[in-house]
Amino acid sequence: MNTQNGSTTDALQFPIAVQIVIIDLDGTLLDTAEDLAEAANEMLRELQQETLPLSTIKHFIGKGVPRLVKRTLTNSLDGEPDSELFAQALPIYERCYARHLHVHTRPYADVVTGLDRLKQNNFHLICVTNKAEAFTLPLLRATGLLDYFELVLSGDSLPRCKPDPLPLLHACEQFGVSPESALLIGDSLNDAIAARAAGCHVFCVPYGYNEGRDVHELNCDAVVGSILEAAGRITRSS
Ligand SMILES: O=C(O)COP(=O)(O)O
Ligand SMILES: [Mg+2]
Repeated sequence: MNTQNGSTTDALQFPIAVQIVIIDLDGTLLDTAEDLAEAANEMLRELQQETLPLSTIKHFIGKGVPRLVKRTLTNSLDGEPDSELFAQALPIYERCYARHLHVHTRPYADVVTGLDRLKQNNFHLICVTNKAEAFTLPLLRATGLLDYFELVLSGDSLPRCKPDPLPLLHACEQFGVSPESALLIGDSLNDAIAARAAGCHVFCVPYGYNEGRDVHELNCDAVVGSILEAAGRITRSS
């Protein structure tokens, strides 16, 4: 029995046999924090509020654009700004981020080699992100990653997003595979909770954005240094 991270599942044998690999975007595939933060600070300046350091805004990434705006306006993870201020701020943020989408944003090390390896090994690849679709698709295209994915589900593609299991269950259904034949690679508690609720395997990378929750404390099957390392820990089941 594996009691690591409080889980009591049977010890996993690596490599794990799966058919589909679902990958998170912000903080896992792409280092988006600088562009997200520049847009947030441009919004604050337009609203004549104090700007915030990149290190603070990094912790606010994870639950989609509206939450990022609320967190930025209140400088707190659970803050609820005045509703009129929020209604004014959201379109400003969206306009600023559309302009800043891929100024600094780049794939992390070993993302492209990892995706190549996964493709060579015949895994179906799916991207599941809490980012709004209007930003997800242009960003994946601009960074050369879009063509790797057979399906992209954004934060507003379905009625509920991560940590709800719905996007993962939807992806499994689309490919006709059971959740235990799917692996999610992510960077945060949202990913770990969604994967566990869906019944999927989950690996976490330690370099992303985790809302202040170290991935080593999360209930995941492995912490992997890169997408390439993740590719080495799974095998294609038929
Ligand atoms: O947009 C966000 O806040 C997080 O997006 P992610 O699900 O790709 O990490
Ligand atoms: Mg993420």
